[in-house]
Formats: sequence, C-alpha cells, structure tokens
Amino acid sequence: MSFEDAPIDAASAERLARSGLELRLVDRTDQAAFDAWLQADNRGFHDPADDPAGLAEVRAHQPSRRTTGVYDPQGLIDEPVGTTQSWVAPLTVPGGAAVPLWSIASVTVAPTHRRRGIARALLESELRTAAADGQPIAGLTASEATLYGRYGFGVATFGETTEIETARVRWTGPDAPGRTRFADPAALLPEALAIIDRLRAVQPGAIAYDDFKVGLAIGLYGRDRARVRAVRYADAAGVPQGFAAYSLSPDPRDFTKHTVTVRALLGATDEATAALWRFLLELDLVATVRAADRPVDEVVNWQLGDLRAARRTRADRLWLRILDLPVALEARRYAAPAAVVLEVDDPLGFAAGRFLLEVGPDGTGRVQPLAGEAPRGAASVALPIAELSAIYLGGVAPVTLARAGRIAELTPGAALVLERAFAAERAPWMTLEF
Ligand SMILES: CC(=O)SCCNC(=O)CCNC(=O)[C@H](O)C(C)(C)COP(=O)(O)OP(=O)(O)OC[C@H]1O[C@@H](n2cnc3c(N)ncnc32)[C@H](O)[C@@H]1OP(=O)(O)O
Repeated sequence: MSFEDAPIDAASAERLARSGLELRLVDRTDQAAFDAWLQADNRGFHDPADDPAGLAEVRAHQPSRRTTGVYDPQGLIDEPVGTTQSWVAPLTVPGGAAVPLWSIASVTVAPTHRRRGIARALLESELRTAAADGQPIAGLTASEATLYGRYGFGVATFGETTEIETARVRWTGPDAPGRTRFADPAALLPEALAIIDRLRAVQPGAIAYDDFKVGLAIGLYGRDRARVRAVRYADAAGVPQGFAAYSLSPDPRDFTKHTVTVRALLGATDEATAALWRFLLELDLVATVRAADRPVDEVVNWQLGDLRAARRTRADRLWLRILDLPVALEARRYAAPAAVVLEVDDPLGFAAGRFLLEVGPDGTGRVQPLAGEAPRGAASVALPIAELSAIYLGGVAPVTLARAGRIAELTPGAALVLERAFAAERAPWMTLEF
C-alpha cells in the first residue's frame, strides 16, 4: 500500500456522511471521474476550465497523487464539491538531511457548499492518514494565511516578490566565466531536475519536484507555454549549473519598457545564479525584472550596485505541521548545543506532550518524552504545535514569537536558547511552487 491508496479516513467519512456527503478516493484511471475532479479543482481556484488537450496533458504527465473528492448525491454525480490531493516528497532540513513531507494541495470546496465543515473534514482526514502512514510532517502552501493555523500548521518559510528596476543596476557581482544559452525545454528538463536536486542538497526548505511540475515551470507543458523562454548556464568546463525560465510583456506606451516575469531561476552554484540574474537584468528593451517567491536571503540584492534597485515584498510560503515530534526534531542538525524542555499543545493530539530535546556538541539532537522533572539547567518553553512547526527550519525566530506571546518562556531566556540551536545554515526557502 502506498500513500496513494491508503484507506480513506473513517472519522471524516462518517462526519461528512451525516451531512449526506460522500468522501472517496478518485480513481485516476477513470477518465471521466478524474477530468471532473480536475475541473472542480480549476473552478475552486477561479481558473478557466481545461480544454480536452489540457486535461489529456495532466492525465498523461501528472505523477502519483492521492486524489480525494467529496461528492453530493443531490448534485452532479461525477463532480466533486470538495477536492484535495496529497503525495510524499523529501523536504531538506537544516544540516542537509531530508524528511518525508506529506504534501497537501488542491484544497477546494464548491461555493455552493462552503462553510459547512468540508475543508475541515478534508484537512483532518489528510493529517490522520499521514500519521497512520508513519509520516513525520505535513506541509502546504496557502491561498490565505488565515486558513491552516487551526489545524496546527505554522509558516516555516517565506518568499519575496522582487521587482528590479534595471536602469538602476550597476552590476557589482562577479563576472561569470561560463555561458548562458537558450535551451529547448524538452532537452533542458533532465538537466533542470538534476540542478534542482543539487540545490536541494544544500537548501533547507527545498523539496523534490517531479517532471511535470518542472516541465510546467520551464514551458514544456501548460496553457501559456508559448510565452516562456528558457536558458541554461554552463560553467567554464561546460557543465550545466543553472537554468532560468521567463516570459516578457510589453508596456503598450513604451516599447523599451518590457517587463520580464521570472518563472524559475535556480542555480546549483552561486556563480550560476548570479550569471542568470545578470542575463535577465541586461536584456535590451526591458525596464523591470519581476520574480515571485524568491529567497529572503537572495544573494543578487548584494550584486545590483544599488540596494534600492530592488523592491521586495515578503509573504508566507511553506506551512509545516509536525506530526511525529521526535522523528522530525531528530532529523535536523542544530547550530548550538542545548537542553530544552518543550511543552507542546496539539489540539488534534498528534504531537502533544512534554519532551526533552538534547543537542550534543556535534549538532545532533535527541528527543524523549519527559515524565518527571526537567534536568538541572535545561531551558523550558510551552508552545502550540503550529509555533514549533514554524521554527522547525530556522526561518522564524523563537525570540520574536516569545515577544509576540506565542511561545511562553518557562525559564528566562529559553527562547534565545531555542533560537541559537534552531538557526539554519541558509534562510529556508522552497525553490518552486508545490
Ligand atoms: C493547500 C491549499 O490548497 S490552499 C487553497 C485553499 N483553497 C482556496 O483558497 C479555494 C477557495 N476557497 C475554498 O475553496 C474554501 O472557501 C476553503 C477550502 C478555503 C474553505 O472551505 P470550507 O469548507 O468553507 O471550510 P470549513 O467550513 O471546513 O471551515 C473550516 C474552518 O476554516 C474557517 N474558514 C474557512 N474559510 C476561511 C477563510 N477564507 N478565511 C478564514 N477562515 C476560514 C472556518 O471558519 C472554519 O473555522 P473553525 O472550524 O475553526 O470554526
């Protein structure tokens, strides 16, 4: 049995049945049922419906996904009134190890059925199924920041939308010795996947992507593929080290002021990332380069020669929800030795309890449930599971959460002990959309 066909959660199925609704897995080999599910997903996000070619593309290329629907026998039999998809992908944690992430997407409820508890039934069902499957942590990206805290998710990574005024740029970064060349998306795909994996090995918060997701980013698939241009950067030895995909839109009043919208810009090396940025910033007839969901420690900001050339707007990105606390906390490395008692509140029960985290001099952590007294000298905090999940990757500061009243320090200075231990080698960043 895999995550794809793990049994449907009985508690949520029963709760929905009491309202006359049916929770069931969608058989993706049943074309009519899967197409109806895909169109319900499009409708949920106010996207246009897919045409038959678009549906066929998703059917042919979308990889293994647990696909769930909620059905109303009083309505259209095939068309779900609630949707969700989930799958398991490795998530890089500080120190470079990977933990399996139960990834959740496509949560939609039809406007005809909203605010009756369908989303809650779907989310709780996902979390119980993930926990029963032995997965230590769940994650998602959110359409609204108000939706998922109630299920124990906390924001663990941020992304920045960066808008760079090219006229202000005076490149101060290194001169890259390699070459940037246009690439055919089909030929680029395997290289792009390899580059993503190399970056993932050193980037906390990064997850693995499948061919379809990367193919969408580089213009191999998708409705707007004709607008996408892709380039690859190869180093002086000719080894591919990075790629970028972008589209251009003109300013109707001034042909010299196109806007570049970056769909992906990823380098396995800092040299490649800098070279790709520079290529985009020096395109003729372009006034603005706009890139969404970039890292908060974006290196190029220090290479523009004018710190105000880039306007940056920060938003929440990857939300995490720890399910198995000892497994999750022992998977990552820590930046400083510590002994910390964590009193964790988890209304859904997965990770509630009192735990002792001990970090040795080599940065490895050991976690055990704590029944009795805390060891002498241990720091101690009380916090909800959403806050522990938020600080997990080192992208949210425990001291700030303590000052906000979201972590309670049971011993003075305990949040700073946590902050020093949980610091990551790079700001955590999710490199592409889910
Ligand atoms: C991971 C992802 O896929 S993110 C994408 C989420 N989907 C979308 O944004 C698509 C458009 N929106 C929708 O489809 C729906 O409105 C959903 C999925 C957001 C909510 O579905 P519903 O079935 O109406 O939610 P449900 O009735 O189960 O509400 C559950 C809880 O969330 C709250 N809630 C629901 N929608 C919202 C909202 N937009 N803002 C704040 N709170 C909300 C409810 O008040 C309820 O709170 P409680 O249980 O703590 O009392």
